[in-house]
Amino acid sequence: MTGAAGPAPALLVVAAALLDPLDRVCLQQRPRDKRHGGLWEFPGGKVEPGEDPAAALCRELVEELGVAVLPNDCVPCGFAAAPELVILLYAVRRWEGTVTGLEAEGVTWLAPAMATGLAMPPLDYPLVRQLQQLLVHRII
Ligand SMILES: Nc1nc2c([nH]c(=O)n2[C@@H]2O[C@H](COP(=O)(O)OP(=O)(O)OP(=O)(O)O)[C@@H](O)[C@H]2O)c(=O)[nH]1
Repeated sequence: MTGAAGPAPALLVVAAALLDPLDRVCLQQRPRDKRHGGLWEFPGGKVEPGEDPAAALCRELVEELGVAVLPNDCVPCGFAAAPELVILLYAVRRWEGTVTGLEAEGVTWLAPAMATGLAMPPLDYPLVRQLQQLLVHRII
C-alpha cells in the first residue's frame, strides 16, 4: 500500500549510563522549563536524521556533560520503547574530561538500585532495571 499518511515514525533517542569504578551511574535532572522538567534521566538526546546513534550519543555527551567519548566505548545495554519514542541505552565506562552538568539542573552519581527512588520520565525506569540486572550478573 502506498500514499497513505500513517502515524509519525517513533522518535529515536540515545542515552548513556556513564559508570564509575564503583558502578555508580550518572543521572541528570531535566531543566524545569522543559517537558519532564525536574525529573532525573540518563544523559542523551535525539538522534538527528541520518546520524549514527553512537555518534549522536557522543555529541550529546559533549553538549550536556562536557566529556569526550568514543563511539567504540558506547556499549549497547538496553532499550525502552513507547509508540512515539524508542530509547537506546549504552553503557560508557571510558571518557575524557570532568563530568559537568552543562544543561541540567543538577547531576548525581548513585547505585542503579537507588536510582529508581528518584522521579524519572517513564521509560527511564525500565532502563535502570535493565542496567541493574546486567551489573548484578557482571555482564557489563
Ligand atoms: N529519557 C526519556 N526521554 C523521554 C521519555 N519520554 C519522552 O517523551 N522523552 C522525550 O525524549 C526526548 C529526549 O530528547 P532530548 O533530551 O534531546 O530532548 P530535550 O527536550 O532535552 O532537548 P531539545 O531542546 O533538544 O528538544 C525529550 O523530548 C524527552 O521529553 C522518557 O521516558 N525518558
